[in-house]
Amino acid sequence: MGIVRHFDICVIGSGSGNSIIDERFADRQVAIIDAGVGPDKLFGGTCLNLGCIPTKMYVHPADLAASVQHARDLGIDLTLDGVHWRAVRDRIFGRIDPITEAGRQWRTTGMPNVTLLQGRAHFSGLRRLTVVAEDGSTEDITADQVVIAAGSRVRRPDVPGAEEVTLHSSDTVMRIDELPRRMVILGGGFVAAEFAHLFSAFGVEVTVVSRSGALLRREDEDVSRRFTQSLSERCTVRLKEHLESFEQLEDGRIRVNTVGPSGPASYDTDLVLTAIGRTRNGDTLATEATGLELAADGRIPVDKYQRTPVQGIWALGDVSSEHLLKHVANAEARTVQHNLLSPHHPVATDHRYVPHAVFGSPQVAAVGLTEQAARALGITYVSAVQQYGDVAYGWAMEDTGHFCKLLADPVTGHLLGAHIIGPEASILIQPVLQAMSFGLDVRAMARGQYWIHPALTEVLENALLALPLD
Ligand SMILES: Cc1cc2nc3c(=O)[nH]c(=O)nc-3n(C[C@H](O)[C@H](O)[C@H](O)COP(=O)(O)OP(=O)(O)OC[C@H]3O[C@@H](n4cnc5c(N)ncnc54)[C@H](O)[C@@H]3O)c2cc1C
Ligand SMILES: NC(=O)c1ccc[n+]([C@@H]2O[C@H](COP(=O)([O-])OP(=O)(O)OC[C@H]3O[C@@H](n4cnc5c(N)ncnc54)[C@H](O)[C@@H]3O)[C@@H](O)[C@H]2O)c1
Repeated sequence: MGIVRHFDICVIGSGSGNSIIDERFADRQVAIIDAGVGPDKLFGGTCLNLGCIPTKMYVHPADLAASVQHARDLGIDLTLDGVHWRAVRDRIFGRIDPITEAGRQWRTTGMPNVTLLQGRAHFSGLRRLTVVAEDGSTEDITADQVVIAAGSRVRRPDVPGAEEVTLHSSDTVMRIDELPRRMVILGGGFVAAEFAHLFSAFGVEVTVVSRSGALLRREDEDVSRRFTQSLSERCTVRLKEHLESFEQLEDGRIRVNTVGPSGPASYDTDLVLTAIGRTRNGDTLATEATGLELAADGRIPVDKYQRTPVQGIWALGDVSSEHLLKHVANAEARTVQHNLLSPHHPVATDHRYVPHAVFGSPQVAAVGLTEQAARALGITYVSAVQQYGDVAYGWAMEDTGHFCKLLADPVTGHLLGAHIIGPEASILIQPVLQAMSFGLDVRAMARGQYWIHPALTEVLENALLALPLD
């Protein structure tokens, strides 16, 4: 066995974990271990390379392409003369790939106290890790503090034929060379919603196959219903269908076999995109070797300070969080950073009001309780729904069917939840976050400030005013 190097801190993962180590750690010896993400084992984690950033860089041109129909409704004739997929793709990765490489270079040579170990780590003892490099060589290291920021991975369908056909996921589909004519998207969550928007906007005939009865089914029931209806106007949407198998056809296409409410169905398609969720990577780390047991749902258990039950081991992001969201992983990374630097004055992560946005068409954004959850929990609430189409900017947009729904506590006047479906939902939700985070009363929020007229934020203003509070 070779020499076992010892470090003060070891971070597993170069996504959100990578942001922890800055010049304030100059007096510590730090190892960053990274296996890389996607087929090219890219440095820098999911959000930068395979997740938030490239998807939203696709969504913006998709929004432009999809605006043709809406423009026509307003008396403007636009035509979509072509989608230059490779140009769109190369613009996106032409920006991202150099950032990825610069990040890797910085970690390789940028700080003398930081050692980048490229390989896959697993625990082989108490705060001891074995790193297996691509070429199969191994190195063991130990560390006083270990930060697990190992993220999550795409879940693969486990049905007959899955190994015999090429299945795309969010890891691969953004780098394809040509747009397919037809595409089947399996799943009805965030990834399915966003890719259904962008590929259908680019002219692909998209069929979304979901096993649940509505898309985005964890959203407020009114939002989920509206979103399902909207996407059904642009794509073929098949609900309550269970995946049975895949078959490779002789002409190169793939047959997707399902069983739905009206019996078996099959779809012959050029490309299959699986979007059936993600699995946390804790199960790949042999955590039992360091005395750390995974929670029943596969999460690495952490307390509010991001500490695992094993002293000196921390975890953050997808691997340990309830939320698979970058802004949550970032907040948790800041907590770990602070607590490593100031162990005697630890801070906790604030998970009270975690928002999310789905960048589909229409956009969806939400925070707090859904109406069905409030009902199930027996929480007393009042609610209000404000249509975009009933405020001035909604008239300008000739909007139909998009809305903001608020739930509030009738006693305290505090917001319990907000659910927005429509243009710029991801931006419109932000004042709600501010109000909830700082305990602002709905009435004070509605009337204690100016609301710019006739901006789209009047949707939120009017929803606040419509809440039946004394
Ligand atoms: C298509 C898509 C779109 C998304 N869009 C959004 C969005 O718009 N907004 C949002 O908030 N969130 C979005 N997300 C979620 C977001 O990307 C993740 O929540 C976030 O990237 C998680 O960060 P992380 O640091 O926990 O994990 P990652 O960024 O995945 O980092 C984990 C790191 O650990 C490394 N690793 C794993 N196992 C090992 C090992 N054994 N040894 C060494 N290294 C290892 C990996 O190589 C990787 O670098 C999206 C996700 C996807 C897939
Ligand atoms: N805008 C964003 O913030 C954003 C965008 C994309 C992804 N993400 C994050 O990434 C995570 C993963 O996204 P996702 O869409 O893959 O997962 P998801 O959990 O949002 O949706 C998974 C979907 O797959 C279905 N499904 C699960 N198992 C299945 C099976 N065996 N057969 C058929 N269908 C099955 C589920 O019913 C659900 O509709 C999300 O939880 C989200 O937190 C965030």
